[in-house]
Amino acid sequence: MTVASSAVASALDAPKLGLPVTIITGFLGSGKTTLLNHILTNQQGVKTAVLVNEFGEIGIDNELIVSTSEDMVELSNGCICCTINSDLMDAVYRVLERPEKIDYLVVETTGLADPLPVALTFLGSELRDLTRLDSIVTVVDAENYSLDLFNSQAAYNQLLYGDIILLNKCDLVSESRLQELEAKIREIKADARLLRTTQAQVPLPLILSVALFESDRYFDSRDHSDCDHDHGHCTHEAHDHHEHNHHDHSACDHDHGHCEHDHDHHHEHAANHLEIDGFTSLSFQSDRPFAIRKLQHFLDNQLPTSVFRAKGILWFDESAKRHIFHLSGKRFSIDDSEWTGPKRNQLVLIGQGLDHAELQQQLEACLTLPSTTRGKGFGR
Ligand SMILES: Nc1nc2c(ncn2[C@@H]2O[C@H](COP(=O)(O)OP(=O)(O)OP(=O)(O)O)[C@@H](O)[C@H]2O)c(=O)[nH]1
Repeated sequence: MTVASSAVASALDAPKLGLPVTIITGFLGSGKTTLLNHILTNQQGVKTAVLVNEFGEIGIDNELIVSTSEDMVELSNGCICCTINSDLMDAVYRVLERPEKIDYLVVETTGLADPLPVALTFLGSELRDLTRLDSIVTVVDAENYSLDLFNSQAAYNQLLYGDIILLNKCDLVSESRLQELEAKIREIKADARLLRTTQAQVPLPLILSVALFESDRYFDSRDHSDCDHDHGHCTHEAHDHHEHNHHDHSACDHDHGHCEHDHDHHHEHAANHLEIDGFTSLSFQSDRPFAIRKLQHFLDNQLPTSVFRAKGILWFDESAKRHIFHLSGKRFSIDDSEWTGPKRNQLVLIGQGLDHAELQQQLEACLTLPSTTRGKGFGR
């Protein structure tokens, strides 16, 4: 049996205990969307719905995810772990209420989300009877992994709560580095299923319909008969085991018990959470093209190292192609594709302590007026 068909079989054979849900988490740029595309491309025969949450005002991921069609719902701007109770729940209900039967749900969080509140949204509401949290899959960037660098509670929790941890981008690092990382990851999460991947290529039966999430480890479901989104009872066993909470993440500390669709609270909460980790995102859009040389100069000489992640759909005056831009850590790539809609630039920069006004100005200075005479294209 092929990998894809055995995944189909296991999904179809699974006991009917509600819609199976896999949460994909992992730090900025680690390969979550790459994994999602791998799943969507190979899980033939299983009707998979996808919820994607992005940090940044413009959603670039909906442009980057394969065959999204009507099965993808993009959750609005913000951090999923903060806005979750209403937005995520509503999105899941919309999936459940669809006339055609959905077999599987995959939720991709932002690189800055703490996965536990996301998981608890499935367990701590009426969704617990309608869905079955199968596992939390955490994607780790083997080249950029460094908890010190990230200084981020979310990054730590992504490992702590990962049932399956994919050590991705193995092509970019040495065997000794991989062994060192595996040892570090094991210190945080000894019992996770730890798999090495390149381009997030993993046999799907190893990550889907695996029933690895142990809800009673984090959450006492017995007390919840009358609780409306009250996550205040979660046991936090894992937190107790690891005294790593050096940041005061208490604002986000999974006590969503008082949210009750209180939007003011959500905003306060989101601001707190993101301030703690110090990350902000800058969204840049323009109906004018970039001049290649100017953008190259910006990337080589002006882009601060505090910009940890960037992604965008780029329009260069010199090229008729649509260019997909990714930056994670120090590495960037620009790939060609074809325009299907109107040409424009869309770019999101994410980092810690960014000077938004300066970056905005620098990017604007890279723009040019569209010329009618085109060159031969980018990189040629
Ligand atoms: N060399 C290499 N590049 C990879 C690998 N996996 C993903 N990438 C690249 O890394 C970049 C980021 O990948 P994404 O899948 O967009 O990462 P992400 O986790 O979804 O990013 P955010 O949603 O922004 O946090 C892209 O340019 C990918 O092509 C890998 O195994 N090796």
